[in-house]
Amino acid sequence: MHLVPSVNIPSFDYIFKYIIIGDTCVGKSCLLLQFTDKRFQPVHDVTVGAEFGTRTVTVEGRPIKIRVWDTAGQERFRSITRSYYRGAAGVLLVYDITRRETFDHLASWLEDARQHANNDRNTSTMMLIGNKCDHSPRRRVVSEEEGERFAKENGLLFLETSARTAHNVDDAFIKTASNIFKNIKDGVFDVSNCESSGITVGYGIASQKGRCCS
Ligand SMILES: Nc1nc2c(ncn2[C@@H]2O[C@H](COP(=O)(O)OP(=O)(O)OP(=O)(O)O)[C@@H](O)[C@H]2O)c(=O)[nH]1
Repeated sequence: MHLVPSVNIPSFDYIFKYIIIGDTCVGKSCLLLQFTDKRFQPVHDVTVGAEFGTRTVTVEGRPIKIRVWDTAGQERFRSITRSYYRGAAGVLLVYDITRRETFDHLASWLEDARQHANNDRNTSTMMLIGNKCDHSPRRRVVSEEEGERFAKENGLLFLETSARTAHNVDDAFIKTASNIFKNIKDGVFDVSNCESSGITVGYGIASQKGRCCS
């Protein structure tokens, strides 16, 4: 009998670093949990600093691992969470459609992300998410059109989601990944510099191109 040694070859073409930002209690941790575990957490468990999750998705037939940092929304953690922004290829900026103040604070979150997330070429893909769209229309205080307008004015992708029903949750993560993948194909990123681009090249691609970051 021949024993074949197992070789640990990463099963992805790229790893994309994401961060999720936005006010406290908008549902950032729930969106991540729904994306990674297909579960909903009905109780608010305050994030301290940042938490981490991963899932591999397929974009244009290619396996892409998405590595997500879910940051704390509370103001008192703001300086800690800024340290997680660096080199994020995808930024998910979340508000709660039933709380106007979470929408009003978007400009300040966006400024933070633009300042701290990526290199000076501003190559992050940013997705604006209006979460909790499962609530009854009576509870809604931010219309879908307002969300769309803010996204358009600031060059962001946009979706309304529900972490409770999972509506659009996978789409929010995967559409962001598709845009990053398109940017790679268009040569927007310097993927050889993982730290600033937020993109790690997997073994298969790296051996084709003669480079690998880990
Ligand atoms: N109805 C409804 N409730 C939600 C949804 N997403 C989150 N929640 C609830 O909103 C509360 C806050 O959710 P979290 O995901 O913990 O909020 P967070 O943004 O991570 O908060 P911080 O960790 O403090 O930054 C919890 O009670 C969730 O159950 C949703 O899509 N619909």
